[in-house]
Amino acid sequence: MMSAQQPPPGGGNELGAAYADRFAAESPEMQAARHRTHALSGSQPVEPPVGAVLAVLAATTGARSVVSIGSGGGLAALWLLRGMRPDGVLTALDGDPEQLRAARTALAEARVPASRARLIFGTPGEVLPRLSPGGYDMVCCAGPPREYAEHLPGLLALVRVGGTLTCHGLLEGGRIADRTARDPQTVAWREISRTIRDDDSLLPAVLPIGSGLLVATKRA
Ligand SMILES: C[S@@+](CC[C@H](N)C(=O)[O-])C[C@H]1O[C@@H](n2cnc3c(N)ncnc32)[C@H](O)[C@@H]1O
Repeated sequence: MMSAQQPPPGGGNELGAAYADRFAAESPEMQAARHRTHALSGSQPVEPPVGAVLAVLAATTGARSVVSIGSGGGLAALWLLRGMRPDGVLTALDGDPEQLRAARTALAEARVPASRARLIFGTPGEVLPRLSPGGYDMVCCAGPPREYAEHLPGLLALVRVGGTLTCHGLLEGGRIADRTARDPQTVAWREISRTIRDDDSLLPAVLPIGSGLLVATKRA
């Protein structure tokens, strides 16, 4: 049974959620990327409605430069590229060489020109110093929150004024809203969410789609 703190996907409106999915159709290349990401690590790539929102955000910010942290097999990258400007460049990083290889395959299958994507092997701690502060329209975080919670200030610093940070997965299992849940992942999600919510330079929202998408735009 669902607890009061754990609304089902679609706000309890399964028909509505199914209808919304019609606006988030994955291409065959996206479906293949989803399969590869999952097969390699069992980790959850962005759900279709989350991917569609990432594409819309990339389009509304007129994104030319985007960073995907924890790129996995490239599914989020494909959604982002769908919304970015045609001359935009996506920087994707992952600490697992196999995932990065899978992302390369996904981009090749989707016929994304090599000039539009830069794939970097490494953790946020290793790669952040190589990225330009204020140089990105969007920074999209996925993967275990403990891996990037301590780098949140550095990740936020990458985003230009008017740009957007996203974090995917915070509502998974509904534990973030369960006061008795104290596992390290949930604690890390709470820390990330609180930091973003309390930062006056950001305009945040949590979208209860998929496993949850935290969106924060840097105010002018
Ligand atoms: C859920 S998958 C990402 C899926 C991808 N964002 C998508 O939606 O297509 C999480 C990824 O984070 C990566 N990851 C986990 N810890 C990391 C770290 N410390 N540094 C870089 N990548 C990491 C994993 O290798 C995995 O590929």
